[in-house]
Amino acid sequence: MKIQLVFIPSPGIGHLRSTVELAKRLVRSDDCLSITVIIIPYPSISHDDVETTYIASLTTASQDRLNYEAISVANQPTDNQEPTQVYIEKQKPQVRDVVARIFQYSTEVDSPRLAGFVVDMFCSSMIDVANEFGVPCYMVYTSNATFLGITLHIQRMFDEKKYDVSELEDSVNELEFPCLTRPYPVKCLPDFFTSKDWLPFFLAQARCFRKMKGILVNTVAELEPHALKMFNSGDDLPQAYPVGPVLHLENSSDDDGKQLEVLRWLNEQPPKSVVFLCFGSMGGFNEEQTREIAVSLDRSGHRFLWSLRRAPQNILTERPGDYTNLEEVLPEGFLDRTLDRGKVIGWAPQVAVLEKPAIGGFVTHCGWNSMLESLWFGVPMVTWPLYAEQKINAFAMVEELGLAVQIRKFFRGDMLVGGMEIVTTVDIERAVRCVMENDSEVRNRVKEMAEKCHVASMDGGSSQVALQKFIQDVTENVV
Ligand SMILES: O=c1ccn([C@@H]2O[C@H](COP(=O)(O)OP(=O)(O)O[C@H]3O[C@H](CO)[C@@H](O)[C@H](O)[C@H]3O)[C@@H](O)[C@H]2O)c(=O)[nH]1
Repeated sequence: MKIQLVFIPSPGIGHLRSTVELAKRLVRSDDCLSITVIIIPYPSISHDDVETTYIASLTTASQDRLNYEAISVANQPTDNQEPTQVYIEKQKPQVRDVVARIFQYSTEVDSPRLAGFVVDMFCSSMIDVANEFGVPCYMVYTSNATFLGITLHIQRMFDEKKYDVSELEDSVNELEFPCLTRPYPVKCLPDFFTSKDWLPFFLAQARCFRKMKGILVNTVAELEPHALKMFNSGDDLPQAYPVGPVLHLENSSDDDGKQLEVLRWLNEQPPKSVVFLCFGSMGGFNEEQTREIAVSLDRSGHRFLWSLRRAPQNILTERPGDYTNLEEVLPEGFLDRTLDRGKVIGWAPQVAVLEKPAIGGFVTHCGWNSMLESLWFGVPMVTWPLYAEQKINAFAMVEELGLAVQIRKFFRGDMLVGGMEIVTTVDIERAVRCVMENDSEVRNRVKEMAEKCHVASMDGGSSQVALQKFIQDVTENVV
């Protein structure tokens, strides 16, 4: 029998691309399955080219069993910071219209039967629309099992009156989470878990997660075995399917001269000699922080490739852009001194860069896609969490898994909510030197984990088995 799923990704390249990759993987795995991906663009924000180009490429790429439907959204006022969850919830009527069209066909003889929704973590309120159509709702979790476990546990503690933001920093230093093997420092909690304004949205989201029929997590059973145990503990949680790493490995830089030059330059560098610095779709730095990084690269003596972007005036309406005059921002003589061993660029062809043998270490903002990409290519990381859940990702990678080195244990602030404290040259330089060490324990552990991730993705590997289990579950919804 032919079946159909509706995918609802969240806007933002970090969510959209991996969700679309998962949809592609599913239709490749089963000829009876078709998927419609409903794309909800960001409102009013001046889109960076990468995201706009990507969405445009999808809307023209619809084919037989994988369709993309971009809805048009009304502009929102930009002066107040509306949580993504709230913005998405407002799009229910439009999503309902698209699904009604699909549903209408799916009742005809021989057309695929609607078997369920698969919604991003920020789109969990769409479970109501799935219910209206009488089909189950699953979630695609573009982050990791540790963050998912912490979110669910904080919500449980809160509902049992054991989690109080106003008491947190004063009276508690560490929290115990079932998804971790060690206590978690309160200072490493992302800001949305300690902010009275933001917490309610994440609690509501978590309550909704519990109602999902299953959760497709972009992780690997061998990477987060302990965190995943929480979902098999009979604790009344949805089934978790570790189907990762789901990566967008296409290289879109083929026709970009500047990016090709960077890749050619990397081809000429000795193996594991270049440290790569890149900070995700929203990571940008002010001039002071930019100078601290430059001095640390200067002093470290290592070759480097630095994707540097300028922090926007207003992060709510703008993505980071390029510095127009690097000479003005960087320390005097920096570009000349490092001409033979370093490059400062804007948006990087990250995946193509990480794949190059010349890369020996990766200073990352700890977005989950970036971390998985780094592991996939066996590159050890330096963690510098900047926003969203990234402090959790850093803790998991450094403390729990030993796959990265840290610049520091604690960072105050969040780039998207009020900004981050300045990180000094000394801390950055020490971490860069440490990650670039040859034959270090971290490097060897990352190499082993890369192999495990590759095996998990092969036929019979744990992620493929989880994907098949998911397809089986979905199929049973309509028989
Ligand atoms: O110069 C750049 C910068 C980024 N990327 C790519 O863009 C993606 C960025 O994704 P990610 O590393 O996950 O960062 P964010 O864009 O910040 O992703 C959001 O979504 C992730 C998944 O839920 C979360 O882990 C992050 O905290 C959240 O901010 C990756 O595939 C990178 O390869 C580039 O190709 N070039």
